[in-house]
Amino acid sequence: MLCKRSSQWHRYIDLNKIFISNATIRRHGATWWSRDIQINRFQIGHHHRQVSSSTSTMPNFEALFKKIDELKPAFIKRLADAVAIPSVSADEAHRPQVVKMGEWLAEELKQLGATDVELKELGPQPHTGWPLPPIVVGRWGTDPAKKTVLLYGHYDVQPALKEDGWSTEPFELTQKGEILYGRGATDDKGPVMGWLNVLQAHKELGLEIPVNLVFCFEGMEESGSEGLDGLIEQEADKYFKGIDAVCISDNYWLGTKHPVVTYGVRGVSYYEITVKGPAADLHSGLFGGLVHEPMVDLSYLFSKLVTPKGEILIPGIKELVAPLTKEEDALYDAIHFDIPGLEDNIGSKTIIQDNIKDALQARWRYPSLSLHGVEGAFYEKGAKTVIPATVKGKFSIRTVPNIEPAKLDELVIKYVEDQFKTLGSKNVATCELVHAGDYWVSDPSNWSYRAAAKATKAVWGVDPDFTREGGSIPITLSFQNLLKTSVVLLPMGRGDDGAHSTNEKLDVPNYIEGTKTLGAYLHYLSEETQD
Ligand SMILES: NCC(=O)N[C@@H](Cc1c[nH]cn1)C(=O)O
Ligand SMILES: [Zn+2]
Ligand SMILES: [Zn+2]
Repeated sequence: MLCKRSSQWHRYIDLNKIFISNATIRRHGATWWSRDIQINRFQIGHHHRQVSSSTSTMPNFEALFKKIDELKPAFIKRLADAVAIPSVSADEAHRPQVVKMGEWLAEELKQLGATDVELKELGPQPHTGWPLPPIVVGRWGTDPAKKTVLLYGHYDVQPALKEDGWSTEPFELTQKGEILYGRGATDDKGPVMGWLNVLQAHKELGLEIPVNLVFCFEGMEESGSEGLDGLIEQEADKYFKGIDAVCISDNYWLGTKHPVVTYGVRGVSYYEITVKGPAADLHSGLFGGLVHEPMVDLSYLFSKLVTPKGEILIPGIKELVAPLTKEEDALYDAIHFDIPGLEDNIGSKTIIQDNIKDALQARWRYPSLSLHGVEGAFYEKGAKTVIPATVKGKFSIRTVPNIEPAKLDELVIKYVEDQFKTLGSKNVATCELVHAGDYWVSDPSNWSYRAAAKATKAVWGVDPDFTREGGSIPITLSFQNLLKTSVVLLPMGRGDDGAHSTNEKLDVPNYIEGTKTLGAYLHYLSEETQD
C-alpha cells in the first residue's frame, strides 16, 4: 500500500520480515523495526534477472585495481578541478557556480564516453524564486541483458569561508601528506568523482562494465533536494525506466579504520523562527530596557527547545519514536567502534553518552534537535552595541521511524507559538518549516547489499559493518518508492572527514580504495542473483 504523506511516498509492507545482524542474516518471525518500514524483499525490485555462473563476467580485479592505482594523479587532479568550483547551493550569489559545476560534470561524463548526457532543468525554487541548478543525467550502456544501476550523488556543497577557521583555502584542494583538504572533498565531490574514475579506469583498460549505468547527480542536496522528487516521478517510466538498483555514495564510515555499508538515514525537518520588533536596528544605550528585544525573545525560545544533554523539550515527539526491541538493541553489539573513536572524530571529549551503544542509538534511531544559527544578529568580531530589529533563528530536527513530518510540524509550530505567548512580548514571532526530508531504513540482506559487502571485502580485506547514518539524504526514500527498487549506501570517506565543517578532507587511500570499491560493486552486482 502506498500512502501519500507530506511530499513523500511511504510504503507500508507487512510480509517477510527480516532479522539482520552483522554476523548473520536470517528470516525471523519477530521484527525489530516499526511496521511501516519493514521491507518486503519480494515487492522491491521488478526485473528479476538471474545470472548463471557459466556467464560470469568477473574481471581480474588485479588489473582493474592496478589501473586505478596508476591513475591516482589524474584522479586527484579531477577532484581538484571539482573542488575549485564553489558550488554552494545555500545562497543566491553562488547559484551560478552550482550551475557551472553541473555543466562541468556533464562535460566530464561526455568526455569519458557517457551517452544521453542532459542537464534537466527544474525551473525556479518555490520558496525563493532563485533558479534551481539542473539535474545532470547520463547513461553508460543500454544492453537489455544487463542489470541497470542508477548512481546518485550531489555536486553542490555546504558554504565555506577561510575565516570560519580553515587552515587552507576551502575551494583549493590542498594535499598534505596523504590527506586532501577542500570543501566537498568527502561530501560529495570525492565520491562523485569516484564514479567518473571507475569509468576512466574501465575505458583505459578496455574492460567492459558488466551493468548498465544511469547517472543522476543533483545540485541541491545540501538545500533540501528541491525539484528532484518531481523529476524522479516524472522520469520514472522514461529516463529512469528499468532501474534494478540504486547506489549512493554520500555518507561516511563510523571511524577511521573499519569500512561500512549503510542501510538507513535519519530524516530532517528544518525550521526558522522569525522574531520581528523595531523597524530598524537600535542603539542599545538609547533603547535598551525600553523595547522588547527580538534576540532576547529568540534566545528564550531556543532555550525551550532542547536541553544541554540533548533532550528534546517539545511534547509529543518522544511518543512517536518506534520502540527499541531486544533484537535491534543487540545489533549494536557487533559494531566496530567506541567512544574514543567518536571523540577522535570530533576532536574533543564532549560526547554526551558514556557508552558507544547509547551514542550510536542517539545518532541512528532517536531524534535530535540542533540549533544552527541566527540570521540578522550581530556576529562579527568587536563589540557593537546594537539591538537587532529582526532575527531569524534556525534549527532542525533529525527524524526517525515513526515520526511523520506533517505531524512533527504541527507539534513544533504550536509549541513555539505557545511558548512565545507566555513571554507577553509585543514583538511578532512566527515559526515555519523551511524544508523536510523523510527518514529511510532498508533491508541489508538483499542482493545489492551482498554485492556491496563483497566489494568492500575485496578491497579492504574485512567484512563491513552494517550501519545506519545520523545524517539525511532526503532523496533516498523517493528513489526506493518511485523507482520501486532497493537503495544501498556505499560510503567512501571516514568518520573524521569533517563534512559540513572546517578543514573538510578525504584521505587519499579512501579516495583510491573507495574508487576500487565502487568499481568492484558493479562487477559483484552483475553476478548477484536479484531477489
Ligand atoms: N551527506 C549527506 C548530507 O550531508 N545531507 C544533508 C542534507 C540536508 C538537509 N538539509 C540540509 N542539508 C544533511 O544535513 O544531512
Ligand atoms: Zn552529501
Ligand atoms: Zn552534506
